[in-house]
Amino acid sequence: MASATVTRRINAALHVDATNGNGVAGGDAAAATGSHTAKRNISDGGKDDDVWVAVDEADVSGASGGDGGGRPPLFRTYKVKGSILHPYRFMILLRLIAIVAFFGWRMRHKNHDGAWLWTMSMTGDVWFGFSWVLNQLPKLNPIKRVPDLAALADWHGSSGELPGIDVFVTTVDPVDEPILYTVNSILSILAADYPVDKYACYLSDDGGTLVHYEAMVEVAKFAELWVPFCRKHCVEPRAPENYFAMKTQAYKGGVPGELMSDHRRVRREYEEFKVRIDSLFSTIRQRSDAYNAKHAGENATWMADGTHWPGTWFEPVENHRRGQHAGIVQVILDHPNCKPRLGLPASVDNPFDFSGIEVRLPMLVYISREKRPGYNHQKKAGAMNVMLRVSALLSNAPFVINFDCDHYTNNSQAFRAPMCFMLDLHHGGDDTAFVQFPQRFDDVDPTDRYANHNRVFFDGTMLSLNGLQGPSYLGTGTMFRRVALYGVEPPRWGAASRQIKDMNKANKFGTSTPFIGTMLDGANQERSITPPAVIDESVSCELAALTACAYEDGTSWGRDVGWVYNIATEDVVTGFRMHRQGWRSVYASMEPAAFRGTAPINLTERLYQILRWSGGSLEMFFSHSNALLAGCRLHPLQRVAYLNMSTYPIVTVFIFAYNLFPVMWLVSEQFYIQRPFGTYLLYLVGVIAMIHVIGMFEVKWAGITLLDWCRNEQFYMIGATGVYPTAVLYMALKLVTGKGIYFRLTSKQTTACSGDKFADLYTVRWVPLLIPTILILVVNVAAVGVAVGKAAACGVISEPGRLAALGMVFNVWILVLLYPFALGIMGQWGKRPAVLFVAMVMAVAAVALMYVVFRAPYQADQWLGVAASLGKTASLTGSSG
Ligand SMILES: O=c1ccn([C@@H]2O[C@H](COP(=O)(O)OP(=O)(O)O[C@H]3O[C@H](CO)[C@@H](O)[C@H](O)[C@H]3O)[C@@H](O)[C@H]2O)c(=O)[nH]1
Ligand SMILES: [Mn+2]
Repeated sequence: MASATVTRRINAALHVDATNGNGVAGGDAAAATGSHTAKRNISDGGKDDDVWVAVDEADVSGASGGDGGGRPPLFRTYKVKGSILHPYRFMILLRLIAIVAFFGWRMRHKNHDGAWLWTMSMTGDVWFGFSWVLNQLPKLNPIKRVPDLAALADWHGSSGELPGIDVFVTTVDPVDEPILYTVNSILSILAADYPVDKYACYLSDDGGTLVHYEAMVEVAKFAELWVPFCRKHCVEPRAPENYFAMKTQAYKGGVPGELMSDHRRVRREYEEFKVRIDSLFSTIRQRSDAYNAKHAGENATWMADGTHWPGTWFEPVENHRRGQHAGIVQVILDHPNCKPRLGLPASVDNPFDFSGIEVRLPMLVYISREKRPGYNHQKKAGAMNVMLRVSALLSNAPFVINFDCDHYTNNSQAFRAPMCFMLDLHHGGDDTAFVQFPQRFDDVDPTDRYANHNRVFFDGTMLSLNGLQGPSYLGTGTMFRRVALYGVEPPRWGAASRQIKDMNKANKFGTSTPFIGTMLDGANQERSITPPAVIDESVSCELAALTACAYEDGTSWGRDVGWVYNIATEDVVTGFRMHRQGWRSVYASMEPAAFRGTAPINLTERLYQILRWSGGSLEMFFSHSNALLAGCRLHPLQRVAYLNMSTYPIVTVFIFAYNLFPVMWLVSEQFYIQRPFGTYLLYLVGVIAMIHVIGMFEVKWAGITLLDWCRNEQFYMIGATGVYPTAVLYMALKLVTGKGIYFRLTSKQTTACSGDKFADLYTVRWVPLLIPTILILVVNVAAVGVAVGKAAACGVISEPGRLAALGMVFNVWILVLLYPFALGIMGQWGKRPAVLFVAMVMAVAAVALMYVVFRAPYQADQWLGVAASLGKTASLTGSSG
């Protein structure tokens, strides 16, 4: 969910201190002073050393409830250095004063002509101010937490057992979501550095296609080679596609001499594996054709063992088509027993020397839930809930984590790291429900385009624009407690059992006694995974019941239990429910990034994605998950963060209006938004400048470059002009008509038959969603044209000329912000920015010429200044989002 200013992820941010259950964000300026700064600099990424200081360890252990066990803390907490933090906060205060003074001044100088305009702009400005406060408050005290993996290893080595984890991956369509992604995701999970008998991997296939199932069978085979190879040579990252795409790197394994030959062989095997994966479609089709020929009249899809595939068939028929097929649970790799099994030395038929290398693999399960017409399957949320139940029966780990099919673990320690927080808090705060890692998305685009935004916006650094703060949403890359998902309130563990018993009475969890029987166990962090010895008839029956559509009828699934339904951003709302119940979260970061994923680089695709997110956010505001309605267990700042993230699209309606404003002075007589205009401009420039100064501070600790930040601004403007106002419109319609938003799957497919990785960047799909932004583009180009015409007609040094030039600055600014969008809609031509430049200049010149020729009859000089007010939008948005 990464998340976003632009995306909800940027908005949603607050670091709740997991150590003592108190929010650390905000207010405690005193704590940031010298006494708390430590002597030691952070170890991860030396570049941050001049920004971050460790919070004194004494304070950390003091805070953890004084368990005094002498165990060193398993993570470190860092604060922004006082010399950056204090001026930052001072600037925020200053801006607060400035906007209050600004509003006061505006109230005292009401416009009497054009009162409607004045009122409208005043409303907009008040909302700008308010949403800025919502956005700024949770960022007052940025901190970051870094897991201490060495300390964890010490603890683990000496006394402790790592707790179990169930890893969930979701996929739907082998075409829209290329299997190669899914396969890599699963391989990276299977190869993670975590005790194999302590975690299990589940794939949910909502398409129910045999292709996915057989891909998993192939994965299980290839993993026998890939996983020991990763362990032997300590390779990173452990998703083969990404590993082989990398340039050489420092060797960390124990046998450097064998890397070359092993690498070459594994690579060859991987290429062959990929060919097999790619040809699954045709293999299965040929096999099915052969079987069907033998069975007259059948048109089935056949499994390798000569039986019908229970899921969807190539030729859809009753009970074997999309949205209508049986549930399937197949254990592809059994849970390993707890004795280590070491590999064999190289031999004639095995060129790999895996002697001394652990070769067991973790459990791997394929799930496709039952689908029936007439049921709302609730998309990903529905799939997650089925996985939650099935995994309860098969492995029932106390912790769970979720990935989309296009995400992978980028750091093999990624599953260990969250334990630094979960375990450390065991004495002081069992109420930590989830640990979230920032997620990085693959750098997909080397060019200067919105595509790079994917990187800026989606990844950890996206969060870090104000990031380094906790999530107020939960999604990919978040590890959480199973019981928290069951809607159990934070511990006092004794009470948990009572809660579960009580809750059962109302048929909250459904009728499966075996499932309900696992619930208490699922809370026990010391328990090891004990899968059923054999999946006999009774277990399979139970599994079938748990994957059935009807299971949730009349239960609390989707409301108080499991992932929340009926909302486009199920992850955000589910996290909200936990926070509301009093669970705490930790936002942590590690180097290299724990997880990576992909994001659409196609403009249209991308805009639809952020439409879904922003629509989901608004839906949240108008649902029972409104932050204002939550009880007092929700942390106050967390509440502010949720409010911010469920209202952020609203401000863009005003942005949109401001951006369209130049239309007025193309057609109309004199208007001022505010008089005296000079003072107004002065205030504006001040307020805008301040928000950028504040932004600069955030850039400093977020670890992003100025360029990233500029792109952030640009992409925000693209969203703010078209997508977010559309989301607001949808929401308004929904409130009136009661009909929700239909959201499509984000396509991960590339049109790249050409082999051009960036082909998608240059394809435009013409959709209505593009219209508002195009309109603004046109209006502002025209505005610049008129301004130039005016300056030419009246002379630059004249009063109207000066005002024209001033107004133009704001128009040009908007154009600069929309530049990536303009390139995007040019399609193939977008490869040549020069074309765009020439077209712009020509358009401006044409309008200017027209202006000079048909000189407007009205007094243009005062009018022009109005355009100047436009710019405020741009400023207020970008950084405040
Ligand atoms: O009926 C469905 C629809 C989707 N999915 C899966 O859900 C995931 C996310 O769907 P996608 O269309 O890729 O949405 P994105 O916008 O890319 O996903 C982001 O936003 C979603 C909504 O907030 C979150 O659920 C995701 O975790 C987050 O990565 C994918 O793995 C899909 O396979 C299903 O399993 N079943
Ligand atoms: Mn996705």
